[in-house]
Amino acid sequence: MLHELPVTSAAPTSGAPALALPLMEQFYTIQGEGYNTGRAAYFVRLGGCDVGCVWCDVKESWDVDAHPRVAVADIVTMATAHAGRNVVITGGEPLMHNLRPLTTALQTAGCQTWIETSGAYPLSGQWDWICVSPKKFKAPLPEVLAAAHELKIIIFNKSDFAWAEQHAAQVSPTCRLYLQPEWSKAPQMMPLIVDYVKENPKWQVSLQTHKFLDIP
Ligand SMILES: C[S@@+](CC[C@H](N)C(=O)[O-])C[C@H]1O[C@@H](n2cnc3c(N)ncnc32)[C@H](O)[C@@H]1O
Ligand SMILES: Nc1nc2[nH]cc(C(=O)O)c2c(=O)[nH]1
Ligand code: SF4
Ligand SMILES: [Mg+2]
Repeated sequence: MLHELPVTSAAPTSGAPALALPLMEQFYTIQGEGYNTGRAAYFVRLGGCDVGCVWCDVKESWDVDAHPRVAVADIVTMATAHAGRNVVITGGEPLMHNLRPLTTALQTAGCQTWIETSGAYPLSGQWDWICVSPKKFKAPLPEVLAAAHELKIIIFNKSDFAWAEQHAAQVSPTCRLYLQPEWSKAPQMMPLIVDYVKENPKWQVSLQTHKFLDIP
């Protein structure tokens, strides 16, 4: 779903502000998950992830070298070519890249910047909404958990409820709390999630609604 874009060979130095980013795909759709579910949003999916979730639904994103580096200016041009002004930066693990230039340019262009992150890498960039979905495979950084507007825990088995509570204790008091079934385990886990949220109403259910709608 990568549109025709100029590709640049400028590789960012690790940790330095990235003026070109490995872009797997970008698409205008409806945010399917969490607090902003149902809102139009332009998704920018960056390549590169070493977290290694066994159930990751976008493993094609992991190899950073498999995706062309695209200039920030070109990403912003594509992102602003639609009626909506919400832009989700996801991946892969987007915080493996320094996202300050991208988020500054998006906000200057009038966009809201939203991120989907595991929290495993330091926060870079300026964000209007931060969704942290921590993973057992690579622990989230405390400072990213503290900055989260939304904590989204994937429920793969029963032990994940206790693990969810451990992370809820590390976010701010205003952070929204979501339990989302791992897609392949949803039939088994959904009844447990429903019971858990009824007993622990600080949590809400999040579903991957785009998969039911069959949209990107
Ligand atoms: C593909 S990840 C990319 C962003 C970042 N690496 C992360 O994990 O938050 C986007 C979202 O999809 C969730 N996700 C990935 N695979 C999933 C699955 N099989 N079932 C449910 N949620 C999944 C992640 O937990 C995350 O909230
Ligand atoms: N519609 C839609 N909503 C999403 N919310 C988070 C997603 C992601 O992969 O980061 C995602 C996605 O891939 N599609
Ligand atoms: S951190 Fe995100 S992109 Fe990376 S493997 Fe896990 S779910 Fe997939
Ligand atoms: Mg997805």
